[in-house]
Amino acid sequence: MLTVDALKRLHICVSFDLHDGECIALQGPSGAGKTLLLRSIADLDPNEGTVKLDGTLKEAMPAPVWRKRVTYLAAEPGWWSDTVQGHFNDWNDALPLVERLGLPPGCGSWSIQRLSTGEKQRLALARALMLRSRVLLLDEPTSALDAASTAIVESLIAERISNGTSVIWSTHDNAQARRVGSRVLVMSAVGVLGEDRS
Ligand SMILES: Nc1ncnc2c1ncn2[C@@H]1O[C@H](COP(=O)(O)OP(=O)(O)OP(=O)(O)O)[C@@H](O)[C@H]1O
Repeated sequence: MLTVDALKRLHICVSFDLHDGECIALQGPSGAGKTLLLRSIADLDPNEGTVKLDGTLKEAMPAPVWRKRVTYLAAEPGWWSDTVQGHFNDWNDALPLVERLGLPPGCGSWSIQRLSTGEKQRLALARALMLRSRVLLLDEPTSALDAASTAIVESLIAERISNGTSVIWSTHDNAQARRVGSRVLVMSAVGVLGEDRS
């Protein structure tokens, strides 16, 4: 279980638990602080308060180890190698996932520069999923995708959730929040979380 207790970062101040195999849909107006929250949980930004995974404080682990267990997928992911396959430890291992996400097997040699926004989004998701993290923090992971690709991503994540992965899924799409989330938490403009039970 992921426990977030009195996490403070800039204007946000939140507490909640995320159980194993649970998906929280995170909503709220643009600028409310959803990205700030996800980045703080992933130990990418400093914060006050505590975040624990199965009772172990985030500070008790080296940041790279924590981030492999509690993995943040940015809305605009970063790239550090020239080619697609340069971003994967074992490209052959990743291929079934990449193909399921609708990309051709030959895309490993593609340059990052040629990728469309949606291709980047799907490849970054494949990269994150290859880590087999305990917790996935997904920041608008389908914002650039068509309906068919969105459905594939939702079913892939649902499989991970049924295998015990915990997910926080930030989305502006109300229908998606209700499809994917077992709970919907809404961040207000002042950085406080409330549950939407509608
Ligand atoms: N390092 C920073 N220093 C100061 N303010 C920041 C910093 N990072 C983000 N902010 C501000 O904090 C607010 C929340 O940003 P955040 O990116 O978390 O919003 P969001 O809810 O994810 O919005 P969106 O739905 O548009 O992605 C914004 O007003 C942003 O400008």
